[in-house]
Amino acid sequence: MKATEVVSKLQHLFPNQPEYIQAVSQVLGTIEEEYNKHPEFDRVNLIERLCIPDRIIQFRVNWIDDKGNVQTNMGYRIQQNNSIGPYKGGLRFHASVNVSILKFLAFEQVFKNALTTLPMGGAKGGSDFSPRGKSNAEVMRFCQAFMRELWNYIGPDIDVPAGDIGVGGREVGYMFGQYKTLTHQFVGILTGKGQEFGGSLIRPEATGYGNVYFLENMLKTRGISLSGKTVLVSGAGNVAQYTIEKLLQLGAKPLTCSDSDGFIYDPDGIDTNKLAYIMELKNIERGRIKEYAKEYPHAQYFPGERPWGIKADIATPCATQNEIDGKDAQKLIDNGIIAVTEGANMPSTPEAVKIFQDKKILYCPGKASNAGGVAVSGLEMSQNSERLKWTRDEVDNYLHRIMNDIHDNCVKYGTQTDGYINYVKGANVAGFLKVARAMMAQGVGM
Ligand SMILES: NC(=O)C1=CN([C@@H]2O[C@H](COP(=O)(O)OP(=O)(O)OC[C@H]3O[C@@H](n4cnc5c(N)ncnc54)[C@H](O)[C@@H]3O)[C@@H](O)[C@H]2O)C=CC1
Ligand SMILES: O=C(O)CCC(=O)C(=O)O
Repeated sequence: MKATEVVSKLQHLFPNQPEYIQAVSQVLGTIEEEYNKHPEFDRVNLIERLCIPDRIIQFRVNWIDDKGNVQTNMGYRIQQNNSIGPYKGGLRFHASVNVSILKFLAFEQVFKNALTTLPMGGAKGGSDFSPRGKSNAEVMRFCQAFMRELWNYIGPDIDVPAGDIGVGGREVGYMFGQYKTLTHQFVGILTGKGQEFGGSLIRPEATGYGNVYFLENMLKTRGISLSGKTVLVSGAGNVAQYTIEKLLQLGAKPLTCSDSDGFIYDPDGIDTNKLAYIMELKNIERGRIKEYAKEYPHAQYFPGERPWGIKADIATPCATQNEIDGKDAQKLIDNGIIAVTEGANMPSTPEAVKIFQDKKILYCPGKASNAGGVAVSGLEMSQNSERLKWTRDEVDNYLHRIMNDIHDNCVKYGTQTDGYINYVKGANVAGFLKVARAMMAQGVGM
């Protein structure tokens, strides 16, 4: 297999899908050497079967707004690969959603889910509907309309969606209710459900907590403690909030967070009370992060900017894809950053990744460091299957163990001869080998 040839074929087949091509290029570039040690893979064209989704389900979603107008949005589910378990991955509701973005996310999800050690295949879905600025009733009607189209393609042993940007507990609840109405079945069809109806403890916290557990492991490889370290966080949603919470529990000092309008910098640090304010602002009032600077006048608000120019020890992007470009990466390096761990999916551009790796800082891609969310989704599926609910400590300990195992796997497959741990290579090769072996064992579908 020649990675560049496969990528140019995919580019030709799927023009105008830059995020998908970006994700595929990064993975193929790092697994090429390992892949070519196994001629049996090429004999069954494993690489194209891995890169091209099993299927893409695309549908129109009509819903009625508060004024009685019929609105139209697009809905999608990309079922990428189910070699190691039922399709699994989040739903994103955001105006920017398109096939390219969902294909990159579904592709990444396959490797991430393999890394968790749990039996989950990879998928992603969503809509160009954005809950921002919509009433609760509009969000409910949209979620119901979305599920009316999707229900036939999912099932607890087929495909189990969850949240992502714009899809939290509220949206999952409305979709779950609609699935139940349509099918008369109470089954674990979604994860991230409410605690009262089959949700797992720690699922809301899992991506953020896992991100910080992974960071701790990376720092340990250089004998560095997280305590007292200053941290740049972007985003102010689910992943950012629980990343900040765990950073605080472990003695670090988060300085920033952001939304798509700008970022706040609090030189005194975002403490527990300030985090409670952000959670109320974002999860209940659904307000903008600029309000933080009015509430805490020591903090500064930077409209239209990202936090990467602020001096700190560590950065953790937790908002969206390609939010750290080459210039941002250079600013972080110039300011002496020691580690970057990704809470978001593919937040660093290829130029940024190269800069981090050339400077040999600790850098980990999202498919490893943010895998805690889907890992606890997997644990939610287990609890639903056995109709039991585990304690907070049980789930958190399991999550911690999974993040440690992912770190160990990255070290195993990513350590270079000079001792530098290439976490990108480590995560991609470890995830790939598991999926490839399962695909080989199951033969070629005819
Ligand atoms: N929720 C989960 O369990 C997981 C989420 N992720 C990834 O983490 C990232 C954040 O997801 P969540 O926190 O769940 O979503 P969320 O909807 O709770 O929060 C997203 C945050 O990012 C900000 N944001 C969105 N688009 C932006 C843009 N273009 N520029 C700047 N800021 C923007 C939003 O304002 C918001 O603060 C995404 O990349 C998602 O794919 C990854 C693994 C699991
Ligand atoms: O919990 C899940 O199933 C998916 C979480 C997710 O969307 C992700 O890992 O990017």
